[in-house]
Amino acid sequence: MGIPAHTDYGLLTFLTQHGSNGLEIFHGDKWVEVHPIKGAILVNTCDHIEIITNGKYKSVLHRAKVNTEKTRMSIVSSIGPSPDTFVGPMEELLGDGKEEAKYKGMKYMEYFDLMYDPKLFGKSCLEYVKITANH
Ligand SMILES: O=C(O)CCC(=O)C(=O)O
Ligand SMILES: [Fe+2]
Repeated sequence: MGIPAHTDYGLLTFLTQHGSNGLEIFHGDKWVEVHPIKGAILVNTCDHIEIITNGKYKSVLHRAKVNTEKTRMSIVSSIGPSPDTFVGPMEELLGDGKEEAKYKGMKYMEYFDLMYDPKLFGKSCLEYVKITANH
């Protein structure tokens, strides 16, 4: 068991792991182990950073593995805007309007509702809000 591959909602998550390895991030075209460093806090960029920057910063795909030999403990803390904040690609980051928005904007709390909406049909919420030619 463990935590299957996913990206986190919000702007940034702060993570620290103890006991044994387990966290992996998808980098390039492969899974890379993140070795715990004593006293270090890992900062992950999350879905709403990707949305705000119109894809210039990516939300980190990651997963966590556990094993039967050693206890593993991780502490995760997430930051995001207040629930009523409208989050979409920032005008200032769209090259003065020359660049097309690649993500649908919505209130932060609407994104939360969408994450549990069966209409995602197994898609990640981030994939769902991406504007594609047929969506
Ligand atoms: O346990 C971990 O290292 C990862 C936890 C995680 O990805 C999460 O809570 O979103
Ligand atoms: Fe996560």
